[in-house]
Amino acid sequence: MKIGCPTEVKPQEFRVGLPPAAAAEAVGRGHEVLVQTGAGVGAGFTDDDYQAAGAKIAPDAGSVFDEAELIIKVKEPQAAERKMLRKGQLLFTYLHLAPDPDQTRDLMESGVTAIAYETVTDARGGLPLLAPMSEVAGRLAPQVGSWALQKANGGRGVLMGGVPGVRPANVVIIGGGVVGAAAARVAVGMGANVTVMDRSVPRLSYLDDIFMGKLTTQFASAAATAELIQAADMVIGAVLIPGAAAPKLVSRAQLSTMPQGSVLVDVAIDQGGCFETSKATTHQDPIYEVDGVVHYCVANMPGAVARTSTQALGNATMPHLMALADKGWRQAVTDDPHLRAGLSVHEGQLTSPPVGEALGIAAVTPEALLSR
Ligand SMILES: NC(=O)C1=CN([C@@H]2O[C@H](COP(=O)(O)OP(=O)(O)OC[C@H]3O[C@@H](n4cnc5c(N)ncnc54)[C@H](O)[C@@H]3O)[C@@H](O)[C@H]2O)C=CC1
Ligand SMILES: CC(=O)C(=O)O
Ligand SMILES: [Mg+2]
Repeated sequence: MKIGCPTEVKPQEFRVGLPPAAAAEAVGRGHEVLVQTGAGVGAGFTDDDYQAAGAKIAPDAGSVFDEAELIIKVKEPQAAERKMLRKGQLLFTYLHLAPDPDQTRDLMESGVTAIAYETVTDARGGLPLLAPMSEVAGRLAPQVGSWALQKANGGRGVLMGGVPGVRPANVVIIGGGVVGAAAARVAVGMGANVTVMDRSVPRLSYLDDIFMGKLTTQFASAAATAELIQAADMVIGAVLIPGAAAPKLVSRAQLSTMPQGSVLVDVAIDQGGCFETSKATTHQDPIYEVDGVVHYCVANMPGAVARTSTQALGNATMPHLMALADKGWRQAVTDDPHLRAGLSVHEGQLTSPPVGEALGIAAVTPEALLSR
């Protein structure tokens, strides 16, 4: 199969969908790999690295989209990229369709078959193609939040770990999954006073075990959230209902109950955000303020550490990419129910019921599509 990897075009997105190691693996299995010139530069990979892996270099995105049967990317296709997709082509990337009606409509109209990384599952109930980037974003969240807490950035001027005689920052993490646990690990390491909230008691129990008293766990009722944010210096939003729009857990009215200069880091922004006042920002202009509360809502946080993230994402996507390229999408998703869970759009048909529900568009399950 002809696999194409274009340069990412989302602002300040330096990752690349296909690291040279994965390109070499695909070439070794008899596939043709076409990489846009410079696609890997932001992650520290040169055209020569790709050529050494057996890939061909394409002069521009147009030639990659024209020639490739399978497009591998990182971020959801931007408007200009969506115009280059076509019927019969396979797109394998993050999509985050639930909060994005324009992208959903364009993908359906293009006729492309699209598989979303973020809803591919594994046998242990995890999301293996989201997890590596959640690890990265979770570790970054206290780091960027502590930067936002500094006075010059609009924050209340609180140091995460405090100093002897002065209390540390109160950090509340809503959602104790992969992002939440990674954020907790770094926030605890920075010396903050950390509380993790979740609606899953087994998950809270797991976190309680592994952190051995270094943080507090709290069931995420609305009442507990309302109470804890009043004393929080930083709240990290890390909830997920797979495929669906994020639930809104802090309202605009509640901001006035929070300390002036406190910080909200909404990692769940790629699914629409879990704070009412969240709107997506970019690495170029990452923060804004509402009612005295600083918001950080970058939807592609891992792009900031593009080399680490590209390698971690490439490790996770590689087996699925090989299955898609070796067998074609239909056989690959027929054989593997976990990859099938990522199938989101096929030739004008939405195949993700949670996205359909979020956007009010009729959807069928991937199983129903395959049985036709
Ligand atoms: N902004 C960015 O750059 C990135 C964003 N993300 C996003 O971060 C979010 C979290 O991802 P993961 O940690 O991998 O998901 P996960 O599935 O590992 O964890 C989500 C947790 O949220 C909990 N939860 C669900 N509803 C809740 C509620 N109402 N209150 C409290 N807890 C609730 C679940 O029980 C689960 O433990 C996702 O939206 C993901 O797409 C991930 C990577 C990068
Ligand atoms: C998961 C995601 O949205 C990202 O890595 O950018
Ligand atoms: Mg994102």
